[in-house]
Amino acid sequence: MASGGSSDAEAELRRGFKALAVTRPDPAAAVYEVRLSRPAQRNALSPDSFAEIPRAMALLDRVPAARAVVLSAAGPHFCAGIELGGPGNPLTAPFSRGADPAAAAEGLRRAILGMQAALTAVELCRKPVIAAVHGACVGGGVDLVAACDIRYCSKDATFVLKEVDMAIVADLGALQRLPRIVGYGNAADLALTGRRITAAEAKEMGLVSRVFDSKQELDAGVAKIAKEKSANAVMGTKAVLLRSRDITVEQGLEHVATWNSGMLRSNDLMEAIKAFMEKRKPVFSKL
Ligand SMILES: CC/C=C\C=C\CC(=O)SCCNC(=O)CCNC(=O)[C@H](O)C(C)(C)COP(=O)(O)OP(=O)(O)OC[C@H]1O[C@@H](n2cnc3c(N)ncnc32)[C@H](O)[C@@H]1OP(=O)(O)O
Repeated sequence: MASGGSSDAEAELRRGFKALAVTRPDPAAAVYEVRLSRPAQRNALSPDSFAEIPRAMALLDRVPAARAVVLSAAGPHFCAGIELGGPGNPLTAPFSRGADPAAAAEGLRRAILGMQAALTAVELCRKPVIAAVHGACVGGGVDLVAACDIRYCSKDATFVLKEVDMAIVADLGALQRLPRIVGYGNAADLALTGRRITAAEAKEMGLVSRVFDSKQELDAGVAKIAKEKSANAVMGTKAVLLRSRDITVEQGLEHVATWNSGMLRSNDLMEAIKAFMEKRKPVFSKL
């Protein structure tokens, strides 16, 4: 996570990005949008994308007004996967095809680890990140949405883990995260066959939790997220869910007990109880 205060983070967000646009579509709402913004290349993930996704997530982590983050995309499709043929593409870059096989292997390993870290930054952002997918979501795009907390899509969305058809073992998180989202069998089906699935099938297997009739309805639906919730409770829930995903039930229960031994003393909880008794909406603290 980047250092510095929240106003530094807001100022840096305003300085902008090359492959992304980060905006607050509704100033009255606490939702920020990170939009993949290379529509001419169908939002193929370039070196700039891999540098900027973690930067945006770390900055939004520090902006108190950002209670939730929507990851969306400009143009006709969500994401065409990793950029093929670009100058910084590790698959073809000189460092991964050099004369010394060991040096080339180490160069590639470091490049893969760097790209993995860029997508893991979505998980490391304490705010919930909601993928809002429309059109095609291909290869690395699926790895990206698998790192999000919630996945919504519009009816026209399709998903394909194309790596196996490109002679690649998917290495940006899909093989690790998808089995936990859709179950081993569905993940194996997607990864081993490389078949394209529709929004309806993605919903059926649990890859997305909601399907909207159109992109407009999708955008309106995600904008409503994070209203009138305690930021502490939402961030705590994300942290505990992610930790519990990777440990035993017993360890997870121990973890949440320790977490809540601090968090149940929050002003927000007292306010929630008071508001219930007074039959009004709670007013939670700003972080
Ligand atoms: C170390 C390894 C780590 C990670 C590995 C990740 C693996 C992957 O991501 S595998 C998947 C790789 N991607 C693909 O195979 C390409 C997928 N693209 C498509 O299927 C289609 O482009 C589409 C997304 C369905 C969109 O179709 P359409 O709307 O018909 O547009 P196109 O005419 O195909 O493309 C427009 C324009 O964009 C360029 N483009 C598309 N995808 C990529 C890409 N992945 N990289 C670079 N450029 C891409 C395409 O070439 C066109 O460019 P023009 O200059 O306009 O011709």
